[in-house]
Amino acid sequence: MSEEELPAGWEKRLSRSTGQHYYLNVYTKESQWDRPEKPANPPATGNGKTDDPEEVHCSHILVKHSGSRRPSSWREQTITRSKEEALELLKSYREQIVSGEATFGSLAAKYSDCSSAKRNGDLGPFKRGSMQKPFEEAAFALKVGELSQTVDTDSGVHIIYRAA
Ligand SMILES: Cn1nc(-c2ccccc2)cc1C(=O)N[C@H](Cc1nc2ccccc2[nH]1)C(=O)O
Repeated sequence: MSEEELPAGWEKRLSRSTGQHYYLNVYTKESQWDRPEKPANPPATGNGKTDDPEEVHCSHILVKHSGSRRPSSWREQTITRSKEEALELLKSYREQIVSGEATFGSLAAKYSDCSSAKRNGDLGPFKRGSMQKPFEEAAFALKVGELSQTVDTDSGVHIIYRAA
């Protein structure tokens, strides 16, 4: 991997106290002295494609709306916001994460309409066939450390972070 190329979401920073370089994941706020390595090429999968992992590990923030399959959540008994309002909220969360103003996990815990909010939005590892198709396609298209654009499912609108 070339000197500059880092996995998505990681930045090289200079420690003011030690004068040493360290690495910061701008989405999760994890920091480490060692350079994060891109995951080795995943082993070939049964479908013959080497770029399609068997499973991914993702977190998400879900904002439900009046058209959601179940317009209710731990946050609100009856969700009446429109899909447009849900998308505006989600885009503001995404901007806060990308700018470093807030972490993905802290916003998921506060605002996600999925019960995974209790785990900072962490869905754990999953294989193809276990999530609604639009979510699956978006999740499996992400690189490790990457944050999706907004994704529509019958549950509402999501942004997805791929942790592994
Ligand atoms: C798929 N899933 N995993 C969890 C979960 C995972 C880990 C810990 C706690 C809950 C919750 C859910 C779930 O379906 N939640 C639904 C909302 C929802 N719909 C989804 C569609 C795709 C992916 C995640 C999604 N979450 C709900 O709470 O109404």
